[in-house]
Amino acid sequence: MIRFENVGLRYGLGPEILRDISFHLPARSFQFLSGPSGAGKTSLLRLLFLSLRPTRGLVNLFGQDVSLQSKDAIADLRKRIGIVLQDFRLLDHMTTYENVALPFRVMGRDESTYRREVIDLLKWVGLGERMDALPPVLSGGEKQRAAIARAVIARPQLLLADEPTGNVDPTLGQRLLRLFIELNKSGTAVIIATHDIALMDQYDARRLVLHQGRLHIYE
Ligand SMILES: Nc1ncnc2c1ncn2[C@@H]1O[C@H](COP(=O)(O)OP(=O)(O)OP(=O)(O)O)[C@@H](O)[C@H]1O
Repeated sequence: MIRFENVGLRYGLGPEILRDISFHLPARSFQFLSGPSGAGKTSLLRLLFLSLRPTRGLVNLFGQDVSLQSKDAIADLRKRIGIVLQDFRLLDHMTTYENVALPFRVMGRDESTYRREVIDLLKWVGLGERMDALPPVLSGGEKQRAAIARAVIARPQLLLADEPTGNVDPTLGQRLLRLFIELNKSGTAVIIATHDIALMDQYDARRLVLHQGRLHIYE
């Protein structure tokens, strides 16, 4: 489902921050991505989300060589990916409910077919009382949960999450991990970038570790 071959990445004329990255991840797999601050976790997620192109090497996603795809084809591939970024990217003029329901709206679905599902998920992530609030009045942890709910609501084929428990307490962190595990069991491949060793210790999963530009995989 995801194949990298000898991928290298540098920003501008800077040093190569990812070097000779080669790996293969199957559909429906679950993995943590870790490594010291600045090791390139966010950059690797951006390569996977196709918002960044590698400087060299091959990125193959859903069986497609990404370098050969048109802009429209890239946009279609991205629709199959849910992503939670560290800055959340919520739309400030829409309520929490509307933000989370956005993937369904983009698909052109009628609200009556998803309203219950969105409300149930908002309750599950502890935002049942905040559904009508606009993002600017949410706390950091509430924004993070809204971003997670939006990323998972339409059950994408691939979920990418950058420090998804960075702003919540350990109990809520466990609850969010359960959400990712359930999503994975229903067929989504999951990659969670995190520094949180306690979180990784809660679930026996493959670990991808970035160190000095290289990726080490521990099954
Ligand atoms: N847009 C950019 N332009 C130039 N350099 C960048 C850019 N984005 C990231 N970098 C550099 O690339 C390296 C990897 O950054 P990245 O954010 O991918 O690491 P990270 O492992 O996610 O870090 P953290 O755990 O602190 O979030 C860092 O040295 C960073 O300064």
